[in-house]
Amino acid sequence: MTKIISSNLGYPRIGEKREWKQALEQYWDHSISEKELLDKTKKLRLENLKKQQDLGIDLIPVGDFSLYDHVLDTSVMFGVIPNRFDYHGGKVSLDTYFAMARGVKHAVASEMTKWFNTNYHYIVPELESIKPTVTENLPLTYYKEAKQELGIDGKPVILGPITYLKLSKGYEEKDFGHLLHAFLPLYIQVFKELEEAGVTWVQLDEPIFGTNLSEEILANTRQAYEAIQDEVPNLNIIIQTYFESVVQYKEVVDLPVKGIGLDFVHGESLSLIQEYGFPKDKVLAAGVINGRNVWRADLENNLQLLADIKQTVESDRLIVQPSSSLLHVPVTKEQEEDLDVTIKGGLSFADEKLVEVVTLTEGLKNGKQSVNEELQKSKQELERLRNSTLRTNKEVKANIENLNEDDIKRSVPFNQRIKKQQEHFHLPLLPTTTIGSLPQTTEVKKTRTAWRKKQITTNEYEQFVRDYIKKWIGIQEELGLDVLVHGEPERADMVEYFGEKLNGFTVTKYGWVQSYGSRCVKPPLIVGDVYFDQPMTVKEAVYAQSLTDKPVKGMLTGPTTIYNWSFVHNDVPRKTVLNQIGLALRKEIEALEENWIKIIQVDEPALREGLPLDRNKWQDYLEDAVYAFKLATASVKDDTQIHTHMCYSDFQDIFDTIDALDADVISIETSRSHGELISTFEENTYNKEIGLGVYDIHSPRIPSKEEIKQNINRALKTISSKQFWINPDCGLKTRKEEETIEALKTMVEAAREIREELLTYQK
Ligand SMILES: CN1c2c(nc(N)[nH]c2=O)NC[C@@H]1CNc1ccc(C(=O)N[C@@H](CCC(=O)N[C@@H](CCC(=O)N[C@@H](CCC(=O)O)C(=O)O)C(=O)O)C(=O)O)cc1
Ligand SMILES: N[C@@H](CCS)C(=O)O
Ligand SMILES: [Zn+2]
Repeated sequence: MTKIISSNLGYPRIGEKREWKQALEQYWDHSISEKELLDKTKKLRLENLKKQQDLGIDLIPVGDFSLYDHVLDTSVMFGVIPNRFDYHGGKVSLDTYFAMARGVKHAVASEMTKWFNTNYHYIVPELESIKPTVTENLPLTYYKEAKQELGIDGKPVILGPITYLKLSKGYEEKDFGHLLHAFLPLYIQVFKELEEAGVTWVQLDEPIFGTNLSEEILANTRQAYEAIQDEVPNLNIIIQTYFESVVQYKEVVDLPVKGIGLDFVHGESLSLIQEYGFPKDKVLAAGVINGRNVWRADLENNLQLLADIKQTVESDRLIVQPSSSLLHVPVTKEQEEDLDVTIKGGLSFADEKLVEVVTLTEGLKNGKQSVNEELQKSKQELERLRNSTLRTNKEVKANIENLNEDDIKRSVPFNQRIKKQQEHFHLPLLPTTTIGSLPQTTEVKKTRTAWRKKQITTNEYEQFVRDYIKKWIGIQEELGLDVLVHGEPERADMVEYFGEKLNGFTVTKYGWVQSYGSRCVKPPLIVGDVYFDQPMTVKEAVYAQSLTDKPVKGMLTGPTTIYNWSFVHNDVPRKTVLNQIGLALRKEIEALEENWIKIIQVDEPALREGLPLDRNKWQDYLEDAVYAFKLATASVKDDTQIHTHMCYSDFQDIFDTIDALDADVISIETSRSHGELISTFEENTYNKEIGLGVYDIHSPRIPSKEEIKQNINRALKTISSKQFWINPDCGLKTRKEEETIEALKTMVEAAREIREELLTYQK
């Protein structure tokens, strides 16, 4: 018998039925007290721990739980609380915690951005004028709770100092070393207390090591980890990386810690250990089960992978685990009663993945024969899925092979077609619009749920959708917006909806994954070749257009976003699937155009978010994304206006890609980054039209007119008013009706005033 152990890196917080989300939203609505919220979430946390214990996981993570976001938890643990939240020391209250995440009347929320290349968003720490201090040793609290309540000797999970600081804002690169120096004693204090409490293993998450770090940061990293080792020499710290292999492998595996966790699913970790070896004094935590996808593992292949790893690392120094936290996959497939059996057979959500981890650990300990039955089962299920008729469509394959350069070119360049568009639309200076979705009220969600449960008929549901559209076209006209939207009431989600409509996709009933705060998404599954079946958005857009003389924007989700926010099978190359989606959307766009929808927005919010961690892989990714977008959009007439939208502000790096999409108008989120994006336009020339979000839609806070005008004026210092559109940062589906109307009213008034000022000035 060897000492191989099984481990997990993080478990979904939300609960099988999104109990976590419900509790949080009830607290925010004041329908439950703080105590009730804490009781409900504790119950869920303990159930999750118990489940992992029952499944046979040896090293169970604690402290991976959060009431909103684990990066925010780290900020709160270290007293990194911006001055505007009026924090004066001591334990941070729950209300301050949520204020940082969601904003309050007197203070805007902290910025939120994507967590590496996932659809999870974290709250960006603001390091300006803070004095870091340990306000509460959160991992210790969670460790003690697991021990007392369940007798679990958990593995505290902590966000590592290099990743934490690199994800923060409010300092200059040259000050990284000083900052690290300021945070080190805090980390050491947390570690010492954990050691005193009897903690055996600590998981120190450093996914930043999958990105390209400078020599200076690596040198700082080395010093920091040496200091940690000096102070807590007996604590078994595992530096945990994921989502990519480690870019500066030799430097990272050489850091003075007990173990290194590597992702053997994404990137090239196996080649790296084979080429450069792995230190003899360290434990290798091998992430072999995909923590980012929902497909069953081929356990025989995985055992072979572990056997290959064993050529370099002895069994008694191996930990078997998922490639990343299971935060990014749904809880369990057990509840999916309506799924096709072949598809269900091929699935593995968080709980099933933990069973796979345990099986592999058994197989590695006791030999392949000991788990033969499970190995055969996984092979059969995957083969059944691969051979199923759902998988392949020969016509789609041929269409993709016959693509040529003309398919991705608009007939004339932007400067010619924009004139035709202006003649067609006659829009005012600084046109106002929204990003697409309007409030998804409880009534909307309940009605859709009732329709799905067959409690109301399709006719009744469609009438409800039409009533919603009619009401909101009226509101938008009254508000004086220039380009209207139908509001997307028929869509629970901008990706899932297309998954419901396109061939090659299927959707789940309970496959929820956290996206930000209490907001969850249900990514659709791409099970086979993707193709257009029937118009997906035409009915609603045409109805909306029939109600107004103002232009109504058709609203689609782009290929890269659909791809990145779905669970995709790996049998077909990424590029091929992107182009399949691109071709399907092209048909939809042609159908919209035939029905006189002349402005069509193709959202690509996930394009920037999905960038590979390793910069060396960016170019291929971006080229494929641009190709598929153009495939979807290039066939339209010159006077049809293509819009795109992206909700992020980190734009500098991919400026050329944005330009290459050749969209006539782009809208981008700006307000949470407080105008940083605008500086990008000082350094680059962008001649197409652009709308920089003028207020934050993630917060219930209603912006003032002055604030919006300030945002617009700041942008107009750099971008010509002739190119500029006025819109919120992103869709409004998460906002309440009154908030939305009030905020849009303010936005339109702000736009009008600035328009008048500009026109007066020009006279
Ligand atoms: C724009 N963003 C998106 C991202 N990813 C996506 N896939 N989609 C996006 O729009 N990533 C980046 C950004 C920010 N992310 C999000 C993510 C999620 C939301 C959001 O609002 N999610 C909703 C879930 C919406 C949904 O699918 N609802 C269903 C289910 C309705 C339901 O819960 N019914 C209840 C009864 C009704 C009730 O009482 O409320 C029931 O069944 O019990 C639907 O509408 O049909 C969320 O609430 O989390 C926004 C931005
Ligand atoms: N049209 C979508 C884009 C979100 S990124 C919406 O408005 O919700
Ligand atoms: Zn958006």
